[in-house]
Order: sequence, then C-alpha cells, then structure tokens
Amino acid sequence: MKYFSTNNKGLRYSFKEAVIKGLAPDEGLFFPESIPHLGNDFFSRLPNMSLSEIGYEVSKHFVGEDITDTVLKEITRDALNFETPLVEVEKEVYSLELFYGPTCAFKDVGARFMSRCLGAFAKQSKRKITILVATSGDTGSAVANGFLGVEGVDVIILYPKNKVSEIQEQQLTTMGKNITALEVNGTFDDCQALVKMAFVDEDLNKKMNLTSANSINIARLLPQSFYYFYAWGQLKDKEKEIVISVPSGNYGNLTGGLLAKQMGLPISVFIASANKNKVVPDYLASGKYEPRSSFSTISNAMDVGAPSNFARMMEMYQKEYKQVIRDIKGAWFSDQETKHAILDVYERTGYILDPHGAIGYLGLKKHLRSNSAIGIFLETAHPAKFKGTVEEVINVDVEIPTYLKECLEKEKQSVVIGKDYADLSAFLLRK
Ligand SMILES: Cc1ncc(COP(=O)(O)O)c(C=O)c1O
Ligand SMILES: N[C@@H](CCOP(=O)(O)O)C(=O)O
Repeated sequence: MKYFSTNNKGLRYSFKEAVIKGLAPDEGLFFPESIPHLGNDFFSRLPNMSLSEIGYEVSKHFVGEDITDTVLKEITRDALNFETPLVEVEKEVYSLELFYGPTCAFKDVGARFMSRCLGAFAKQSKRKITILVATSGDTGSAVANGFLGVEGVDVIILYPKNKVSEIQEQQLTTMGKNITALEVNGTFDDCQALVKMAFVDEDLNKKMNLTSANSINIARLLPQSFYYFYAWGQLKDKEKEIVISVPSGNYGNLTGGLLAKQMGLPISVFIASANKNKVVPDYLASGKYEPRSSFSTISNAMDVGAPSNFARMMEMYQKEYKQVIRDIKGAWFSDQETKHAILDVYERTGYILDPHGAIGYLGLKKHLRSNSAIGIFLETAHPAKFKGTVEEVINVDVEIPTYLKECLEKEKQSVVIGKDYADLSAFLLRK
C-alpha cells in the first residue's frame, strides 16, 4: 500500500515513510491510495474475533511489506490487550466503552499500535526519533504511556496551559524518562499549529528526526477504525440500521469510522457530535468550512477550532458535499446540555457518562428517530478523568482507576513556553 499527501497526489510514500514523516513535506496529511473492501468471509468471522485479531486483519492491508506478518501479529497482540466492550445503556442505545487502556481514553488504541510500529522502525534507524505531539488532554498521556522508555525515541508533548483537567495534566507531566511536557500559553489549536510549523522548518529538520503521534500520523489514525468492526461484531441484531455517534474534536476518531465504512462495515449514518466548537456541524449544515479560534468547554479534549482530519474527510468524499451529508449528520451541544445529559442518564439508568461521551449520547438521541435503528455512541474517556465536573453534576463519588490514582501522587514537571514558534524552536534546538 502506498500513501499520497492530501495536498498532492503526485508523490507516493510507503507506510514506513509515512509513519516516520508523520506529516507530508507539503503539509498535507498522508492518505492510502486505495481503501480495501474487506470480504464477506471477514465479516462473517467478526463476531468471534478479538480486537487484536481485527487489528491484524485490517492493518495487514495497510502496512504492505514494511512490517512482516509475524511482527504485525505481535504488534497487534501486544498493543490491543484490553477490552472495548459494547454496553447497552437504554433499549437499542449502546455505549462503546473505549477507556480500558492504560490511560483511560480511546487514544490508547492508536497510540499503542503506533508506538510499536515506530519502535520497530526506530530499531532500523541510526538517528534518534523525536515525536512532537499536541494535546487537548488525552492524546498526550496515551502517547507518553505508549512510548515511555522506548529506546531511540523522545516524546515532547505540547498542551494548552490551564485548559486540561487536573488528572489529565498529572498524566501528561509526571512520566519523566524520555517524555517532556511543554505547557503552552495558548489553545490546543496553537499547540497543533506549532507542531506543524516544526515539521516544515528545514533547519530544525536537518538537526532532528521529527515525527507526529497525533492522528495526523497514519499509524495513529488507522487503529481508530478497529473498534468499529469490533462493535458491529458484538451486536446481536445485525439486520437493523446502525447509527454511530462520535464525540469529535480533531475528527480522527470519526475518520477512523468512515474508513471502516469504506472497508465495507454496514454503518448507515455517522453523527459528528461536537461541543460549542462546531466548525464541522456548521459545515454539514451550510457547506461552508470556516475554521476558527476555539472556546473552552467542559468537554475540553474536543476544544478544537481547526480540526486536522477535515482534510482526510474531504479526500474520502472527493469534496462532494451531497455525499458527505448523506453519510454524516452534525450535532452540537452546550456545557449546560452536556451536564443535563450526564444527570439525566445517571438518574434514569445509573450509567455514568463523561462529558465527551455525554455529547456523543446527545448527538445520537438527536438523530436516532427510527425504532428500527440501533444507536451506538462512543464513550471516549473514563468519567474519573473529569471527576470534578461529573461529581458536581451527579453528586456521587466517581471511583478513580488505579493507574490514574498513581499519577496523582507524582510531582508535575513541565516547561512553560509562549505560543510563538520561536519559543518552540529555541527549546528544541537547545535539546
Ligand atoms: C475523551 C475524548 N473524546 C473525544 C475526543 C475527540 O476525538 P477526535 O479528536 O478524534 O475527534 C478526544 C480527543 O481527541 C478525547 O480525548
Ligand atoms: N482531543 C485530542 C486532540 C488531539 O487529537 P489527535 O487525535 O489528533 O491526536 C487530545 O486529547 O489531545
């Protein structure tokens, strides 16, 4: 399989090149030159397949000869060693719980797969690889956890000062070893823009071997299709129409779902569920895409005003707006509505939503009108990561998983920088 840049289809790159570069030299995002349709045999075996088996069967089409079959099997077995259960919350409304990985967010799936692929490539490389990652809360800790102690790889996390939850910040800033946290005086979009500027800074790239572990990187994005197959495999009734709502910010998770659909997964509609940062729901309503500065909300990991993966969504639909709105509906909700959903679902069912999952739930309820459809929303993080907000709403203690508890006891270590590129490049050149 070869990859092209969303800015230029003329040049082709191997999986290994795309993973090591992260972003194409022309600042486009890497995209597979063809998307395989997985056959009936694969779909008939799905109900009995584990997440890691699905990961292997799907990714083998995308990695080409860059990773041997034996190594790819090891990578998927080792990376995807946790559950992603489908839990019925109400009649025909399911939560796909993606928070059983080590950092309690869906990012663990992609970060663990990518770290093992890059780890395999790093062994073949003489130069150290430096990963730059921008985070609005969850990507940073998942990437740090995935790459902690990996030889030949340094990780630098950029996160927006005062805009992530307390537990998220502890996760980002307490790893030590080969992980450094930069606290940026700005928004997530500023962090993402700084990272992209570093990739095209020629002087810096002569000195450092930089790559990205955001969903910009194809090895982070691809695994985000695996659990859609897993969810479908777990459904008892596969005859009904299936609608999936994805709480979205940078749109890597939704793009993973769209990839699964193009590979043949019978999902009738996706819902792009957003908070007040609603550039994509606005595009779906009007046909105009207008990235803008982001607002801070209680679903902070989705506070993105210029989502990276919009370029890939457009590539998939060849910018055909009518086709896009056939497959994707938009929805957005305020903090007040999010809190109300957390309380309402808790009181009626006992199920505890986190603020991101609550937006997914609301998007699903908005569009799931037909009784003949099954709805799934993605629960993208453990509610304990947003303990303060959730407990204030439901007035009940939310138990913190052991891993999260451990990082609360450690000391925060970060370097504060401004949002000017000069600050980041000076920091990197000093390293
Ligand atoms: C908990 C949580 N939910 C939803 C999102 C949004 O996902 P995406 O950026 O892939 O749209 C994120 C961040 O990416 C997140 O951390
Ligand atoms: N919400 C994300 C933002 C970065 O998203 P990514 O999937 O592109 O890495 C976060 O939690 O950091």
